Parts: sequence; structure tokens; C-alpha cells
Amino acid sequence: MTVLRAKQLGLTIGRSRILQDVSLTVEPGELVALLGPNGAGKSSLLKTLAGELAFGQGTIELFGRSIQQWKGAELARQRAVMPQRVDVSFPFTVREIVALGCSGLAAAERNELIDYLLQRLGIGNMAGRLVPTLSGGEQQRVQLARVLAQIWHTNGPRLLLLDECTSALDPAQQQTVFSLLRELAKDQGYSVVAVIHDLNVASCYADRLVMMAAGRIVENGAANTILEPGLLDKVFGLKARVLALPEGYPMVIPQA
Ligand SMILES: Nc1ncnc2c1ncn2[C@@H]1O[C@H](COP(=O)(O)OP(=O)(O)OP(=O)(O)O)[C@@H](O)[C@H]1O
Repeated sequence: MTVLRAKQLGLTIGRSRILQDVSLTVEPGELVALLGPNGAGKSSLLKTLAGELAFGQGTIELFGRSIQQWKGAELARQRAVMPQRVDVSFPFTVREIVALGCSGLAAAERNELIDYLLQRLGIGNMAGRLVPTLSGGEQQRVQLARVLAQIWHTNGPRLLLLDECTSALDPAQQQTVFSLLRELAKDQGYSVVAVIHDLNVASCYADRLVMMAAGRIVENGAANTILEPGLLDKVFGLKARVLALPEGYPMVIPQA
């Protein structure tokens, strides 16, 4: 079953046309990277797919059913969303924040899941820490743990919508997170749509790259076809070389 099917989406806020004629499908087990310059519409598309922005044109189907037919609590068991920024200013502990994603679990199961996710995300020793005292990269991983916990015990198809979920992470922690996301996609059939700015992270981990510019999808395909000097210049104004690596994916090298 196709997990996500958006057709000809249009979104206007005030007088601004934010999205135009955006169509996107995502299958089970696919990790899709949403790329594009600042202001291209990536977050707006993610929020629209998450049901947070009311679109004016088009249709969205999630797990074979129109988005309007889903009840919030029911959808939350299959689809979890990580926004670009989450600020925790109250003195909650890491465990308390991740527990927000664990509704329906008994205390023992909840604590076991929280400990497991924190350990997988490299913050296993921080469960008792107050979130506002953590570094930006640590806080980002706490939010990711909360989002993963939300759909962890669901059977059947699951969808993660992640907006720059590793933007504050060092390269090794990015690797930890995207290796986990890949594992969830390959082994558990998760579908992942992730806004990613780092072209090489997208190239390394995503099955498919969707390039946006000015509210539209301009290219959609494998990294080998999308990460191409002419397109990078046209879309980003980025002067870069692109090397085909023996690993099977390309690497973008910006020119000094
Ligand atoms: N509520 C709003 N009212 C008016 N314009 C908006 C609103 N929300 C977003 N926009 C505009 O829509 C465009 C797309 O914004 P969006 O946040 O989706 O871009 P993005 O591709 O995620 O950018 P970035 O890479 O900087 O995060 C931008 O020009 C932004 O200023």
C-alpha cells in the first residue's frame, strides 16, 4: 500500500503562493530526502502533509485514506512529525519529554523503550537531565526519541515526517541518526520523509531525493540523477563538482 500520496497540492497563505502543483508518493520502506534552498517550501510541504496547514488545492492520502478522514489520535499511532524547532523552556527531564510520545504504554514498557531509544541516539546517560540544560544537538536527539517512541510499537505501515532532524548534530551523530532511520526503513518498513540541507547526507542515506524550488518540486529521483552540477547551480546557485564514489552514491564538493 502506498503510504503517502499527495496530488497537485497548492497552498496559499495571505497573498503568498507557498506550494504549487506538488505531487509526491512515498512507498513503504522508502527514505525520501526533501532538498532545496531556503524558502523553497520544504517545511510548508511537510506541515501540509502532517495536516498542520490547510491546503487550498489537491489531495493527500495517508495509508490509503484521505487525510481529512483520519482522526488525530488514530493517525498519531502511524505517523509522527518532528518540526524544525521545538523549544522546551520548562524544567522537564529528558525522560518526561520522551514519555510524551509513549501514550498507552505501561510504566515498565515505557521506561524500557525510553532507555533503548536514548541509548540508540547516543544520549543514554541523560534520562534524568533537565532538557533546557542540554546542548542543542542533545535536545534535538531528545525530540527525535519522542517522535520515534510515538509509533515504535505500532504494527503495520508507519510514516515519519522529519524537518531537519539532524541540523544541530555533529557528523558522527548525524551518522548515528540516519543509520537508525535507514534500519527502520529497511527492516521495519518505515517510510521516512526528511527535510535535509546537507546534500551529502541525503546522497549517502536517502533512497530518493526530491528537489524543491519556489514552491514546486523541480526534480525527483536517485541521488545520481539529482546531484548534478548544472541542477545544483540552477536551483541553489551552488558551484560544485560532483564525484561518483565507489560506494555507489555521489559526493558534492562545493568549489572554493
Ligand atoms: N505563515 C506564512 N506567511 C507568509 N509566508 C510564509 C508563511 N510560512 C512560510 N512562508 C513563506 O513560504 C516560503 C517557504 O517557506 P518554508 O519554511 O516552507 O521554506 P523552507 O524550504 O522550509 O526553507 P528553509 O530551508 O529556510 O527552512 C518562504 O518564502 C516563507 O517566507
